[in-house]
Amino acid sequence: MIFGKYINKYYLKNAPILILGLAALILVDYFQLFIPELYRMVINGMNGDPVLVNGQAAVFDMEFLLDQVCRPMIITIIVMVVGRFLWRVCFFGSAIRVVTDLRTCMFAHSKELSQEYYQVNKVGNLMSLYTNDLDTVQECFGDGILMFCDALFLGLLAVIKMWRMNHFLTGLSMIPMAFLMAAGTTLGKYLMKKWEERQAAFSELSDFAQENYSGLAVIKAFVKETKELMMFRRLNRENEDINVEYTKISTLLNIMVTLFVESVICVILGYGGYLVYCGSFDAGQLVEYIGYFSAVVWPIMAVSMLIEKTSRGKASLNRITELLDAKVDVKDRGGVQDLPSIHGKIEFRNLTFRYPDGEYDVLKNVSFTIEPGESVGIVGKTGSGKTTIVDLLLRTYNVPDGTLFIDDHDVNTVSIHSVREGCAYVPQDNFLFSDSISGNISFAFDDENQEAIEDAAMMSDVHDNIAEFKEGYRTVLGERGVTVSGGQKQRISIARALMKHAPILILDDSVSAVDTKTERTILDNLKKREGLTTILIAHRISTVEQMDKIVFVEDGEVHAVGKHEDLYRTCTAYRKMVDLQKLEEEAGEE
Ligand SMILES: Nc1ncnc2c1ncn2[C@@H]1O[C@H](COP(=O)(O)OP(=O)(O)OP(=O)(O)O)[C@@H](O)[C@H]1O
Repeated sequence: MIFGKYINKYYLKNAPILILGLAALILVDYFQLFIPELYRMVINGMNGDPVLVNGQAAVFDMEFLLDQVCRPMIITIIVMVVGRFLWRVCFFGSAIRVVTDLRTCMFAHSKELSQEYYQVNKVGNLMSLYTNDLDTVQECFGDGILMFCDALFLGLLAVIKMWRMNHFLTGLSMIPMAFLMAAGTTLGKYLMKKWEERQAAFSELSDFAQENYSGLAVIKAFVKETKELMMFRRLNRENEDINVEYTKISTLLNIMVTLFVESVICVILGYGGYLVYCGSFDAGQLVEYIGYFSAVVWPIMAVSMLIEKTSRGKASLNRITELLDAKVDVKDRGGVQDLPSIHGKIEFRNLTFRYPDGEYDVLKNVSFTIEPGESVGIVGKTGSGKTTIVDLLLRTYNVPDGTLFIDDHDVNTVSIHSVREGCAYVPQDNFLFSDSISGNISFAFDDENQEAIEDAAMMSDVHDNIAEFKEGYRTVLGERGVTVSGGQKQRISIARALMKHAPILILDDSVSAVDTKTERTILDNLKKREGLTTILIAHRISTVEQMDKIVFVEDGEVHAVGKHEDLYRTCTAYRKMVDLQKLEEEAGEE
């Protein structure tokens, strides 16, 4: 059995089905213990010893065999088969339900966690929580309940029956069992520690494999296959070592159980044989006694398996608990309202920002205003803080009070959901899902409107490319959209944002992979979004020079805001950057 704050409630939720399974289990255990009595009757009858039924001597003949042995045996077998089926369905079925609920709960929580969490916790590790760890918890929940209850009821009933037959022999048999329990508890703790290490080693291995698959092109280009293989071998060997160590301890536990069981059988055979010799027991009673002990063997085995499973289950549940306990640090404050229909005014007011794990302020005293419907370019050297500005607008991180306003509402006083709903975003990495092109473009909507999809694709100048694909808009993109070129990927990503038709459009370096002519077409099309705000982060000044306003960022500070011509005239750093880029372009053309 496994307990923990995220799993306890499921015992209650599944209580009716678990009680039904428990009732079936107790019934099976109760009936199972009739069998040794039947052995005693048959052996005593065959030996000519008195055959007792409920304390009364009976004649051992054909009628007795049919009535008192065969009939009860058939009933017992039927009860055992039906009962075992029932408790299996109840226990294992509820374990599957528990893990399904837990998985949904993990996924829902994961989606609430901030970027910060995913920078620290790698995908491979998270995936192993959803596979290995959840499987272990499922096993521990279903098998654990079964083993715990079976060991408890079958063991208790059998020991009571043994005790009734002979107190001293039963007391003697229980001594090795006490040792077993003590040793099992100690080993169990050690097993739990080893299981945690084993899961950590597996996570590291799956992280490494996952990263290698994603970065395969880079590995091949740098001819680093051998280096990566060596690294994989090392991690794989570490994983193997910890698995071997774990298996050694769990095997030791199994051997110990077998040893204790065998030693008890020795005690029963030795002392029981002596009782038969003295005449205090007859042969049938000794067989009945051994029959009860055989029934105790499974609970003893179950105890050892339970120790192992519980140790593993606890370790895996601890890892899952860590995920579920992870703080959701970017969330709505109490009582926030949804933003009413957004007009697209954005104001940064003396905003200073440092990343939660950062050592310095990435944005310093940033102030500028974007009016509804304006198109604004954000330019600056790499690492100057451009992406951070739009990340804050999208509420990817928390912002200080009174520093960021949308339509004159402080973003901390409105729901995050409504802010994001009001924005359409083209991320720098242009991530696409493994879905059809139309599915990707209409991602913001539940159903696909082909006309709107094509309009958006035309606006981002990718329609002609898509039309050339054999499957057109139904072309399914590979993982992370690898079957299309970088420029096509960017434009599909732009189409996805345009189709949302949000009041604020944010493009983070989104036309960097297209040629100048395509860039011009896209920018001209963007101008047709009348009344809607557009923010475009760019490296090339030429991309943004025709925009209503340019925000020039340097080292996290807004250095200048204005039209291109004004900035060129008044801001030396901006002029230098423009001139430098012109020189680079001219050099490139020669
Ligand atoms: N999650 C993070 N945690 C800590 N520091 C970060 C994080 N993301 C970015 N930074 C740092 O913040 C600074 C600004 O980064 P940002 O991505 O905003 O720059 P940028 O101007 O968009 O750069 P680029 O043009 O190369 O995309 C950089 O110094 C970067 O190292």
